[in-house]
Amino acid sequence: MFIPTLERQCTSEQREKFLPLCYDYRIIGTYAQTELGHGTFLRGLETTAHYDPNTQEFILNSPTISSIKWWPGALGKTSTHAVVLAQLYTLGKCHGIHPFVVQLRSLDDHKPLRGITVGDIGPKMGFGPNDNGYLKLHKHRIPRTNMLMKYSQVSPDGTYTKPPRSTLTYGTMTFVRVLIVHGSAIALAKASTIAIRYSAVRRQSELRPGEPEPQILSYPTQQHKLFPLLATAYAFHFVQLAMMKIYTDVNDQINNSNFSRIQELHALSSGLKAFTSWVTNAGLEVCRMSCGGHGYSQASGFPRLYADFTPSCTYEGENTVLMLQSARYLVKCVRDARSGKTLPGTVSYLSEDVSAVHSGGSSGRDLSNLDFLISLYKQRASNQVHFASDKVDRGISAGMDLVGALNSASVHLVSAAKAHSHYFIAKTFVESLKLLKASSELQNVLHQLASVYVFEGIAQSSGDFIEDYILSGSEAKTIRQLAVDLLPLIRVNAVSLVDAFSFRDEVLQSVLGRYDGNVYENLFKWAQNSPLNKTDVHPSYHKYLGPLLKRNQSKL
Ligand SMILES: CC/C=C\C/C=C\C/C=C\C/C=C\CC/C=C/C(=O)SCCNC(=O)CCNC(=O)[C@H](O)C(C)(C)COP(=O)(O)OP(=O)(O)OC[C@H]1O[C@@H](n2cnc3c(N)ncnc32)[C@H](O)[C@@H]1OP(=O)(O)O
Ligand SMILES: Cc1cc2nc3c(=O)[nH]c(=O)nc-3n(C[C@H](O)[C@H](O)[C@H](O)COP(=O)(O)OP(=O)(O)OC[C@H]3O[C@@H](n4cnc5c(N)ncnc54)[C@H](O)[C@@H]3O)c2cc1C
Repeated sequence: MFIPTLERQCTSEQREKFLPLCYDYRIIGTYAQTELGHGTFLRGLETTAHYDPNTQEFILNSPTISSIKWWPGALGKTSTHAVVLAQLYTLGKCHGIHPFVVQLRSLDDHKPLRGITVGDIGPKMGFGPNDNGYLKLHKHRIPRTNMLMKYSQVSPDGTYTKPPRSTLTYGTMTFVRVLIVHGSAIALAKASTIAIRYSAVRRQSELRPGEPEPQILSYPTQQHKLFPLLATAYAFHFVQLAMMKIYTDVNDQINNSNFSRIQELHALSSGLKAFTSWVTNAGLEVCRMSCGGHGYSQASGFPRLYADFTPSCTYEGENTVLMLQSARYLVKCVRDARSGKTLPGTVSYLSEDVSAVHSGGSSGRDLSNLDFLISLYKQRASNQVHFASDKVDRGISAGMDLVGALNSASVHLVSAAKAHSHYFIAKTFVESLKLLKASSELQNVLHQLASVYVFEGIAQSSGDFIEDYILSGSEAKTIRQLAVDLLPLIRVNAVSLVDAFSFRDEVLQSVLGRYDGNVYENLFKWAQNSPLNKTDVHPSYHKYLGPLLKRNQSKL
């Protein structure tokens, strides 16, 4: 995050000064924004940067205990520098959060500089090797030219020039949220690979006396756990490609001072980061539990995969907060549509009248047709967004201000943002496959995956579709059955579909997910390396167990 921030927020002179140092690993940096007291509410950050025109320096301080920077990755022991987000003060006026490059440690002996107190925040649920750290600043001075001034400037006499958009400072977070969509796709692909390969190796239970124990991948319940998640990993792969394309296009526009799509990008990246990381987070646990006891072993790779992935739901914007950001924009779009404005691509459906198109219950609708089902996802999203938006409007009519009305409707706003994200993902998956140049056999297999993703997505949220009369109860039941009917067909190619992710064993880090399937021998070999097996009789015996047993045996 240090380098992307410099790349996006530096003037050309600052780029020339800082970026070569980063690329050559002459300095190591982190992104120090979050504080003990604030992670979400950026405008509440307390770290200060006061400009001293006499020396043309900024004086950085952590004025309170809650202002201590807390959590930034590699801040504790590794980083020599940080981008520090602080409240800028110049000529007695506060201008809000701005980014500053701060050297933390000497490049000679790596000792913290004067006015800098840094350290590790202590053990965490995962990311053990990462020294997430704290930073306390005390009257620490940096040159004026260390404020990243691409968008806003402080002149030598302290005059402040404001940015074209205050939220341009938030640009790095948007970029990393887009990366996290990719991270979700990768994590779910890894978990699917481990669980499906192991499920093809593991045999368990005697269905009928005398019959061989079947592969657990043959059980419909095991397939129902794993194949929708496999399909989701493929869906997220195509979605992260689409998301990155949109990000790149909008970022190019921003670099040409065209800020027209910055809000749409913020809303989409926020919703997709939250949606994909929540789904992946839950999916990792389903994959682990589908592997029985061995899934709980560190040897499976699941404990580390989960512990390292789960903070994706928190960092880079806590998921609920990001869904609310997405919903806030959707409400704005409903208003714009009602006032006749044209809406941008990813939200243009909100100006369509989708309500009359599909009323639930009409017979003869082709419930296996993906294009038709995507139109139902669209209707569900549109209904939820309009419902939540109407709740906000009713709140305002009842005398609330906008903030109060948004807060009062926030549970429904989150549901609406989820439905919007889900529609975007399902639509992108189906449309991406249409554009894919692939053999008919491969198209058929991928169509099975897209179908089970779309069917299961409706089955798991059938209440949304039934409550709004988008589907009748019997139609929802039919779609649920269509998903189950696909499972044995996907079974045929399931192992090939995870092999296609091409994770090397060294990357997958899983005895259960080994490419050669040689699980039991390697589990036993792995166990030999357990520290507890260094000696046959563990030293603790002589201290605790031995005396206890001997004392009690003497009573017999
Ligand atoms: C190849 C890759 C493969 C695998 C990679 C794997 C993983 C991914 C890679 C990296 C992950 C690893 C490490 C990450 C380490 C973690 C780092 C961090 O966590 S950094 C800190 C992150 N912190 C946050 O995200 C803070 C969240 N809070 C906020 O963003 C703001 O406080 C919030 C938006 C919530 C509120 O903003 P605020 O200004 O207070 O209020 P308001 O809601 O009124 O917004 C005002 C106005 O601004 C608009 N806006 C807000 N944010 C943005 C934005 N980012 N871009 C554009 N616009 C924004 C908002 O919509 C509103 O506009 P309107 O007034 O409505 O028009
Ligand atoms: C592993 C890890 C790595 C990190 N790396 C970095 C880093 O490199 N740099 C950095 O700066 N930070 C980093 N962070 C910090 C991270 O960005 C914050 O933890 C994150 O932004 C969430 O903020 P918070 O912790 O203050 O949670 P809070 O905002 O306090 O969230 C707590 C709860 O309050 C709710 N809540 C908060 N605001 C609202 C609202 N407006 N409406 C409704 N509900 C709300 C949330 O939904 C959540 O349920 C990291 C965190 C972790 C866990």
